[in-house]
Amino acid sequence: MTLQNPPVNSLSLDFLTEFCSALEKLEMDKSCRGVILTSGQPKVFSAGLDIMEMYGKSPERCGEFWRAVQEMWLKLYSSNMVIIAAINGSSPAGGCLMSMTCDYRIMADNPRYSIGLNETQLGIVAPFWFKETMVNTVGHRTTEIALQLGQLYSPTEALDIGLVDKLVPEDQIIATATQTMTKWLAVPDHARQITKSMMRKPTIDKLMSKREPDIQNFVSFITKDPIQKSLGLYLSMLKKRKS
Ligand SMILES: CC/C=C\C/C=C\C/C=C\C/C=C/C(=O)SCCNC(=O)CCNC(=O)[C@H](O)C(C)(C)COP(=O)(O)OP(=O)(O)OC[C@H]1O[C@@H](n2cnc3c(N)ncnc32)[C@H](O)[C@@H]1OP(=O)(O)O
Repeated sequence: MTLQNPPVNSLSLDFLTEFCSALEKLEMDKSCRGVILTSGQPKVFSAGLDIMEMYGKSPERCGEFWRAVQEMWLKLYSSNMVIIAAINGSSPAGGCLMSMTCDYRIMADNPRYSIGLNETQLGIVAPFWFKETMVNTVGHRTTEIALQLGQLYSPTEALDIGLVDKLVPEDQIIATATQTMTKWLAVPDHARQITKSMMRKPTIDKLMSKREPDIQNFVSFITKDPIQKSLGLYLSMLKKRKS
């Protein structure tokens, strides 16, 4: 699957809805056992959640957006398929979350790229299921530091902490992902799928049992004046940096 939402693959409501529907089709296709997730945009895997979906929007619209973010995470994290992230660009916040739901992460070894959950840098807080996905990936202590600082890691740093599994030159990323997929698909599906589910079920069940309160929590947090102000400042910083 190639992410195509120019310019930076930000995760808008429409894009998330289209992504989930495409993933569901593959999940139901018995001939499809694995997916390589990559970006069709230069330099960026995904810029994370579309900030415009959280800025100046009605509570109803924010709720609809958050349900779509939950759906994307649930579909990816609980997929029966082998999902390999070929991270061919920067992958902050929601982009990092998306990468962490995959079974294996291969990143281009370009020092200009970065990956991490940088929410606190925007004045917002990574929700519990973002946090738990990271704990399940790199451990508790590393997550505590990463989340409080809103740390973005270079590919080498990300490899050191286990946030990605392998670095390769960018022009070798799909070939390496394909070789890796062959190895993962050599394991009998049922045994691998049950093992994956055993590892991830507690985190998935936790969000499933708290979906509505999590949406309410998000809407009440994101629509608060000081949070809107922080997002507005971050957006103008992004635009200014460009000029
Ligand atoms: C108690 C807790 C309760 C509840 C929880 C509450 C809240 C938690 C909620 C949500 C969690 C949030 C998760 C997120 O994912 S937030 C998004 C974070 N993303 C970022 O910080 C990335 C920002 N972008 C960048 O750093 C760069 O754009 C990037 C490195 C990705 C690419 O750089 P490049 O130089 O190639 O492009 P730019 O010129 O910067 O960008 C082009 C264009 O795109 C706009 N842009 C960039 N990122 C976003 C985005 N995430 N959303 C919307 N728009 C974005 C950028 O402004 C430029 O626009 P323009 O100037 O108009 O061309």
